[in-house]
Amino acid sequence: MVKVLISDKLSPRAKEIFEERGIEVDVNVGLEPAQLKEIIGQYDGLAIRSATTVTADLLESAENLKVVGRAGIGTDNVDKPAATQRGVVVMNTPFGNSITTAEHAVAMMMAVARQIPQANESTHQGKWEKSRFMGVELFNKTLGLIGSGNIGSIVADRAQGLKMKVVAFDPFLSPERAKEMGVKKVEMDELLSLADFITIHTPLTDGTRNMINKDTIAKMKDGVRIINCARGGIINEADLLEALNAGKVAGAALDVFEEEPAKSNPLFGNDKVVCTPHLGAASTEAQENVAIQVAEQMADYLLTGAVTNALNIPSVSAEDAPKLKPYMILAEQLGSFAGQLTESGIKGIRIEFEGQVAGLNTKPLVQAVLAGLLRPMTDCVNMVNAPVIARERSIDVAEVKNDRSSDYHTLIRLVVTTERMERSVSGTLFGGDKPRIVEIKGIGIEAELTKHMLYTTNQDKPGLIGELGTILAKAGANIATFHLGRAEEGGDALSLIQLDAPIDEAILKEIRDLPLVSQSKLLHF
Ligand SMILES: NC(=O)C1=CN([C@@H]2O[C@H](COP(=O)(O)OP(=O)(O)OC[C@H]3O[C@@H](n4cnc5c(N)ncnc54)[C@H](O)[C@@H]3O)[C@@H](O)[C@H]2O)C=CC1
Ligand SMILES: O=C(O)C(=O)COP(=O)(O)O
Repeated sequence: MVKVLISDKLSPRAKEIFEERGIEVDVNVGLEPAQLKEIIGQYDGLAIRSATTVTADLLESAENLKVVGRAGIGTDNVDKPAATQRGVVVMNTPFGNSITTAEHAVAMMMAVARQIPQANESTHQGKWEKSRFMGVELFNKTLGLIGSGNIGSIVADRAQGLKMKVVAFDPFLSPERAKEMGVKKVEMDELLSLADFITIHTPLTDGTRNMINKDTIAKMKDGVRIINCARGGIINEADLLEALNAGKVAGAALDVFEEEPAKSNPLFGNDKVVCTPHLGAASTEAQENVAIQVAEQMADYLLTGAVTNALNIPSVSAEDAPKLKPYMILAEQLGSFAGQLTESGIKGIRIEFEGQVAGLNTKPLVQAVLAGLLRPMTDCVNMVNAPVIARERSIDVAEVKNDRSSDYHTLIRLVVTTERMERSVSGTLFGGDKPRIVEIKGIGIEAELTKHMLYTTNQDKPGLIGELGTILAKAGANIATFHLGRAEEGGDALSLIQLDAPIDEAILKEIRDLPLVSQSKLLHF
């Protein structure tokens, strides 16, 4: 019999739905990682919220696990590459709690503007400190929205109802969408300098971690108030504390923390900070929505193989699956490569299929490219909804097929046009099933994309390789493979270095500071 474990607190409707569909369910909330590891082997499905962390180590013991269902949005607590590697589908419920979370952000903005929690506590103590709690109005103030996806756009709508002016920074926000939302699309620095209140609605990714730090805070208005109902780790808590103490930041309202559950935190006890224990999605309505949705999606997959809102697999028919499998990996890698390097809004992409691959069903491949491309920007993208998200963000997607092969018998080329530049990357299959990158920005290179890749562009001059190797060696970073390419002697050159382990930001900075280097970034596959 199919068996599911619910390991976080879900509405009882989830259990009922599983049982109605003939699935055996255990509810076991609050397990220690070791306890979960001990029992996970018996289950086909695991239903979670944010408290359970699904690590590669846990997945190693999950011999029967086929699906992890996240009753909610953020899946930063799930090791998705490890799940993918083990063939475990990871699903979320992208919309069920977005209104509730947006409302919480608005409530937190009001709470911090009027010090409601502090005044509440004082009044309960019988102090009647009427003159202590002087607030500020929201009317006519500027709200800076960082991240204008599902939740951010609902917050913008509600803030406009409160007669606030809304400016938004989101690399994926198209001018058309900004107009539709009635917000002003700005760059990050402009937002920081304009906003009286700043609210964050991005996922936690490599690109957003530590985004609010002492440098970005320094660019903010004096007396700014900051709200975070997205993820801990996006704000550097030590830097925020310093800015609160210095009077630069007048107040902060935080629902999420670097370490959760947050039993102690340097910001606790600070009079200017309003805190809630990750309550963004905690409403009866949202919990009912996400529980029903996750149970139905998981039951569908476990009983019929139908896939909805999966973050790591496409919908493909049983007949096409084996032929497409290696191409799916290649397509997602090409998308991910370009997505991780893209720092400005994407206007359009063109996917060219040449040779053998042009004769296959390329639709899932386009979806795989898009999912890989958009994933660094949003937790909610999956191979099913990637085309919709691209359309919503006004990204033009063009597909070109050419049955004739050129240098390679089969080739996929991705060309991404952003507001600033055009970037192309191509790949083929070696030996019929091994994905390889064969061209980047028109420069030939042959490389396998593995977990940690250091990508560097530079001028083709003697000495660079030695300097790069020295920095990596000094940092104890072992080079597994080293691939080089260049446009012409003395011209643009690039390298892809496969590392055994990631390197930290300080080492990357040392590499970027080398005079011949124009760009260097650690990419993950
Ligand atoms: N506190 C809570 O209980 C809850 C928190 N969340 C968090 O809220 C996040 C956002 O949720 P949704 O709006 O549904 O996601 P979404 O995927 O619809 O929107 C996220 C937006 O952030 C943008 N973005 C990504 N990187 C960015 C960057 N560096 N700078 C500016 N914008 C960037 C994306 O382009 C996207 O438009 C989730 O990832 C989750 O972590 C979600 C639900 C409840
Ligand atoms: O859906 C999300 O991303 C959330 O952060 C909600 O978290 P929770 O389910 O309340 O633990």
